[in-house]
Amino acid sequence: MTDTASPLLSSADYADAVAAAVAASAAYYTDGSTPLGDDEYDALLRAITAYEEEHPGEVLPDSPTGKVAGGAVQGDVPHSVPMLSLDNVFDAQELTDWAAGLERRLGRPVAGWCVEPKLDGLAVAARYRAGRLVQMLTRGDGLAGEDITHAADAVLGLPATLTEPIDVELRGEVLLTTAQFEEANRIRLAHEAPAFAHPRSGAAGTLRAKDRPYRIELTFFAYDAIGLDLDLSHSALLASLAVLGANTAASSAAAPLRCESLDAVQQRIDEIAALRAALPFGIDGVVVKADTAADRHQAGSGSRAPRWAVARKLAAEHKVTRLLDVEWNVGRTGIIAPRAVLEPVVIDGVTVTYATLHNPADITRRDLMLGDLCYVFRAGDVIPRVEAPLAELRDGSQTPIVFPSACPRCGDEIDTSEQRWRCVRGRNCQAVASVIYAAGRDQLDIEGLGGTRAIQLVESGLVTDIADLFTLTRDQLLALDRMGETSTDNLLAAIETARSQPLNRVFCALGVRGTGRTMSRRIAAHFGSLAAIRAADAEALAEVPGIGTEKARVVAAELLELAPLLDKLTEQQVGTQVTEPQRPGAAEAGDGADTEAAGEAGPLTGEAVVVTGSMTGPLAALSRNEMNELVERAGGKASSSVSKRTTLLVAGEKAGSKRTKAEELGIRILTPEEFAALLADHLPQD
Ligand SMILES: NC(=O)c1ccc[n+]([C@@H]2O[C@H](COP(=O)([O-])OP(=O)(O)OC[C@H]3O[C@@H](n4cnc5c(N)ncnc54)[C@H](O)[C@@H]3O)[C@@H](O)[C@H]2O)c1
Ligand SMILES: [Zn+2]
Repeated sequence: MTDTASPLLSSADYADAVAAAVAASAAYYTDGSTPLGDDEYDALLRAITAYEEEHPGEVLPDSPTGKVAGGAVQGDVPHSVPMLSLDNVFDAQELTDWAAGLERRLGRPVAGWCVEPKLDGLAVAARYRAGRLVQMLTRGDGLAGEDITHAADAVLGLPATLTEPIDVELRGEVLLTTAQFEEANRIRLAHEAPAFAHPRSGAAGTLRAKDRPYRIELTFFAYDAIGLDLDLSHSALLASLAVLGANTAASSAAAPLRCESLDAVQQRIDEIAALRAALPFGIDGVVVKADTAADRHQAGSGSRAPRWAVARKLAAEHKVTRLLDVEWNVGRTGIIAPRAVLEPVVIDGVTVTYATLHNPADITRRDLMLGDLCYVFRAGDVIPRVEAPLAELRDGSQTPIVFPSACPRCGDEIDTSEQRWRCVRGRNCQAVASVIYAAGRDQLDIEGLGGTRAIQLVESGLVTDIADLFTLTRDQLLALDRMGETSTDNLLAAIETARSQPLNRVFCALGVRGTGRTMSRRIAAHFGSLAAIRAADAEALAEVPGIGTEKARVVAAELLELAPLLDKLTEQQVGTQVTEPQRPGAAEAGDGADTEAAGEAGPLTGEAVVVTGSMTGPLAALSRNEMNELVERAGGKASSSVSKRTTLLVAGEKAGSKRTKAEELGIRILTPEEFAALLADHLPQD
């Protein structure tokens, strides 16, 4: 989904666009279930307007242009004075042009402006008789609204009684502040009602709802009145609304401000935009109004909007996108946190691909499913978060989010007693997992340091990271359960051998994301020592052949965190040996990612091969890395995950989901024996 709708080229495209806009508006103003973000809706409307300007004879009667609420909603209580919308401008130049147009119409400069936040809620009219609130209405189609008086007592800032016993109609915006939105969703979920996907749709639904078994509070901000002195400037009117007891935006940091010049207006817009992320309520723009009564009266209003005011829109903070996947990451303290993988969406100029999901209970309560369209919120520098799904828009392709049954990092149990799930190993989770990885055959190759022993070493407190392995003493090891003299001596000898493993293996043992064996070898060859690697920044790393700037940045960030460990390893004289030469035909593998190196010519030329399950027959002794090397030697490309690009799956015993997926995709599947026969000439000779 983009912010710029492409131009409409035919009357059929135009009719489709009108239908889409009307449907979106109807959804937007009733329950908020529109599939379009505001930017997308605005872009669609701009395309419709442009088409209508080019083809004035073709304008459809139900076109949303020129109508309040796009003509999508009605009401049955007539308004005293029409409740209009606002025209929009999207940048400083458009604002300047708009102001110039207004001054041309007036035939004189505007005598001062009032600049105030554009509150992202719903317009209401609140009628008072002798100072008492008697009726509340929605904007409807601008000429008549719906009676929503039943909702008035839950609206903070909208007094039941004014400070003066006058007849007046207050107009303003009703919204859910950020705190009210969170509280509302807490209450909704406790009542097993679906969470609100967006504060505005939550406010719209709440204003309309009757007979709910719970109460959700909203907030009113007054910005207009019918029945007060007609000669008041707008800024003076706002002040008298506050005196009457109504809440106004003057109560916030983005308080309305009178500005004498358009430069001052632009400056205030920038200030309010900068305050936006910190405001306790959502705004979708800044409203600029001619301040004096004389200017406003003379400018007058069109059928949809006044001519004396304009909304300078700000980029939407909420966007609709699709939830593609949920990743489970284990933090330093063992907290297992879900992270949403999204169809990339641009929010306020930043492409968002990931968003936080809090915890599993929250996912369940929000009833999120993979494939759902959902609102994603990003404001300022905060981490984007997924709000509730647009469950009305499900098409049957959605699937449940599967929660992990074991710690995704160390494989041990998960403590699910708290809202935030945690690996039972807590802080030790990371240590255990990294020691097991480092001791692996392709890294430091420390025989006798498998799962149980790694756990024992970490839990005894002797080892907190891999450098600690090199300071273990015989006495320390002998004091551990089930550690006899022989196994102690063997382990110490294996560790001693590991100390002189070449630099590339030591680097690989660090488990830096995105650096498997090949990349570790390249990094080691490029820098030559652990100290040089430690000193490398993203720029220096980017010079490593084939790394790319993005990976260089990620590696640099992780190395910064690992600096103390690198120092400890250097102190222990680990990794001082030169890099081992690349084995002939060996290619990068074991990163869990597609391999980079292109294969050589052979029986697998052009094949993208995935190996799964346990190997049998002539391949029984090969590790997964050796299998991958074999694939590359035979000219193929080895990969760890089945995708549409996969052409061949080698499925050994206990092949699970990869086999199912390959079958679904119609990919050729061979047994290890069949595969071995195909590659007879390339099998390792020993
Ligand atoms: N996503 C969708 O499918 C969809 C559909 C329809 C409309 N929309 C969004 O709604 C917008 C149009 O809606 P609209 O007609 O309500 O216009 P609007 O929200 O752009 O502007 C008019 C409204 O601004 C509000 N407002 C807030 N603060 C104000 C202030 N200080 N002074 C005066 N008014 C203030 C009032 O409610 C007023 O009616 C579009 O720009 C679009 O972004 C989205
Ligand atoms: Zn764990």
